[in-house]
Amino acid sequence: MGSIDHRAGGQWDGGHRPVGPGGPWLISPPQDENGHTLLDEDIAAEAETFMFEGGHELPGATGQEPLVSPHSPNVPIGHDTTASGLAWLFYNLAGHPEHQERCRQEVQELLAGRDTADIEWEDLSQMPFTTMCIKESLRLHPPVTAVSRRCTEDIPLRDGRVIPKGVICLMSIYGTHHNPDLWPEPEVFNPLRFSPENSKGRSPSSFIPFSAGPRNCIGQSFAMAEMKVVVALTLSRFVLRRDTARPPPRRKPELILRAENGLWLLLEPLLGVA
Ligand code: HEM
Repeated sequence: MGSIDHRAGGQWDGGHRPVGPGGPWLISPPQDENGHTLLDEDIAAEAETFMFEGGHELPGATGQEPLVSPHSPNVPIGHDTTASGLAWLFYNLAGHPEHQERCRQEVQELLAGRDTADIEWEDLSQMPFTTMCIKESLRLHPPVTAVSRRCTEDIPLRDGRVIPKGVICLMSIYGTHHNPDLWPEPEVFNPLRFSPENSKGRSPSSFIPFSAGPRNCIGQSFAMAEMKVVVALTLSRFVLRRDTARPPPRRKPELILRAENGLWLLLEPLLGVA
């Protein structure tokens, strides 16, 4: 990355030349290893992708990027994905009170004896069962159901067939996560699939909620941290229950996995918690 010396009060002109009163400016724009810099519009597009909407056609500098952004148009990838992940996680925990209670106990033990209920950064690695529940929920209800790639060269498969250059391939994350050869009884919510013993020998490609390879999700650590904090603080204050008066939700796989009429849950305040 380049550096910006703000003492000089300089700015970019949207390209490569630092401009402003009294130049030349003590600015070197960020560069990659080939000396390519980001234009202001590139930076603005990245910020927009995070905050507002995805779906921009990517520049294709190396030819290996997805043909389109992995998230659909009008999907705020920084939060819609995490919102979907959290909603389905709450739904799954509401349907499995025993797992919900084990997560709650984990959090309560973590927070016991503290003055505040804040979750600290170090706490995030001390929630193994909650993490297993989050992963199992991302398996069962992956927020992003598929990703696409355009082949930039012929891709030979093991069985001798070839995917020709130029073909766009759609990889189903949902299908992978529900493949009974990889996940026995795939429709069952079982966080213990992700225990260290049960994870041994499993191909990393069988669990790909954040995709894989060079263009996988750059926000995945942040998303996992965010989900752990939200679930920990919610379970330490509320009991989650499914609303049996409503029909079970029907999955609505747009590019983000939603539920047809929303996911309705009942929240009961935990006794003795302010
Ligand atoms: C549970 C939450 C999330 C899930 C399931 C998720 C999933 C994904 C998936 C499947 C991809 C596609 C990668 C590919 O095509 O191989 C992706 C890309 C991306 N994600 Fe996420 N994501 C989540 C949260 C976030 C957050 C919180 C951010 C930002 C703060 C973020 C930023 C991005 C960006 C910028 C890309 C494009 C990366 C690239 O094309 O190089 N994501 N995400």
